[in-house]
Amino acid sequence: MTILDKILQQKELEVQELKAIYSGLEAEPLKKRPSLYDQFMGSSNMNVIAEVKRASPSKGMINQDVDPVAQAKAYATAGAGAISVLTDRTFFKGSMADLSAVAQAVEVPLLCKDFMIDEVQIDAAKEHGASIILLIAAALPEARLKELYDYAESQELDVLFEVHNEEEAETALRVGAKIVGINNRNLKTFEVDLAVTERVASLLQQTDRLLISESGMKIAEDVERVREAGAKGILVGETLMRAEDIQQTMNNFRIPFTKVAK
Ligand SMILES: O=P(O)(O)OC[C@@H](O)[C@@H](O)c1c[nH]c2ccccc12
Repeated sequence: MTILDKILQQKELEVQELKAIYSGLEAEPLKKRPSLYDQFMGSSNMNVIAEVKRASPSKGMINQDVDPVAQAKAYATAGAGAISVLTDRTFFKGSMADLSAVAQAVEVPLLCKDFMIDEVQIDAAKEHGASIILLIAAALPEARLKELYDYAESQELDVLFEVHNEEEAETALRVGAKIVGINNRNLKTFEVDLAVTERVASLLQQTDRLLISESGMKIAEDVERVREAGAKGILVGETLMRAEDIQQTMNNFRIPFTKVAK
């Protein structure tokens, strides 16, 4: 059984618990946030989705005792275009409480980073202040992905649709995803390779699609590589969680799209 299978099995249990709490409840967004899509498409520098990530199955503990609010505020001050909060408890040591706390502290678009398999998780994400949810192509059959995508849109949430290979990119196209995240990390083997963005992005080039390159970004050269492949944004967790100087790291990543005249 792959780690993704294990995570999805755990999610089935969580969904049962959530259903007991949320069924029939109309979620109200805590506050209106700017559109990730509009903001990233209109920007002249690389956009960063900065992630609050305490731990991961591939890296173990990253920064377990982080104060998510202080971390998120530091991200926002440093110029993050959006913030991602990992809410999975079992494998990433996050929580919905982390998400709510961050939601109250920052105004930028906010991603609930979790493994969505049911509408009730989308309700819970909205209830805790998220403006964006993640859908992982590898996690569900296409018909179910489409249902959850449409449900999120009906709730006025943005969707980051995550793909890892050409086949999943085709799924993203058929689902009609406007914001596509290309994950450089294989969720089954944990292998990270920026060439994934280069390969998969070539299938998704279309002027109105927003491409985000996810995972494994460490230095400015990494960001240059995915920029050349067409990414308008990057999703960064570990490097920012371990950064001694968040502002400095952010500045290194926020490279311009247009060449500066000499
Ligand atoms: O810590 P990194 O290598 O910068 O990666 C961040 C982010 O891309 C990663 O956390 C991630 C991408 N897709 C996911 C799906 C579920 C959980 C986590 C993820």
